[in-house]
Amino acid sequence: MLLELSDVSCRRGGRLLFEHHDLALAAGDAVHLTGPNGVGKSSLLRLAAGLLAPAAGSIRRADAALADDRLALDMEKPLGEALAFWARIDGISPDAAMEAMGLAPLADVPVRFLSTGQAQRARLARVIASGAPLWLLDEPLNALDKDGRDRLGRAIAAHREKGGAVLAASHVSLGEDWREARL
Ligand SMILES: Nc1ncnc2c1ncn2[C@@H]1O[C@H](COP(=O)(O)OP(=O)(O)OP(=O)(O)O)[C@@H](O)[C@H]1O
Repeated sequence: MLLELSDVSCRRGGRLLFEHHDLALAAGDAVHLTGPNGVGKSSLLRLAAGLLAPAAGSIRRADAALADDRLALDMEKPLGEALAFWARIDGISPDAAMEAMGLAPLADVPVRFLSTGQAQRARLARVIASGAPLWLLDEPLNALDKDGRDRLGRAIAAHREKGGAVLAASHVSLGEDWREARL
């Protein structure tokens, strides 16, 4: 298993968001997490990433990479350097991930100049470049054009093919071949 949530409860700001939640992802799995605004989908992704502790229950995970609304890239640096900073920590090159998301021509552009869709591609490239077997994606299709959606689709298919798994929260369909988990 790359991710296993057993009987998990989540509390934020003193409020119980959900309880007794089970979820398991094995190699090659892709799970589409759905549910109304505020139910706790982003919080569940943070629990899965290890950034938040469950109020109850247990979580086991493989190495995970999270793409959420925080860009986590140095705004002043050119995109190529900003991604390389993380790639060095993860011990790999960001080049293939930049290529995969169509960002290679933007390598010299400062992160703060990126458009909304380009920044979304950069978030996803950071996850792709991480080498982590478990990808956690919060609204991955936000602001992506058709080319960006196709590129992400191919990156996810290749990741699953190699034995990776993806958990994505989204209000829109992510395509066929995703298992739905409702929160
Ligand atoms: N840092 C925080 N401190 C306290 N409460 C928080 C914090 N972050 C989120 N919450 C609350 O937790 C609840 C769930 O938020 P979360 O972002 O997980 O929901 P969501 O299902 O992803 O929603 P959406 O569909 O709108 O993206 C919300 O009521 C939110 O206000």
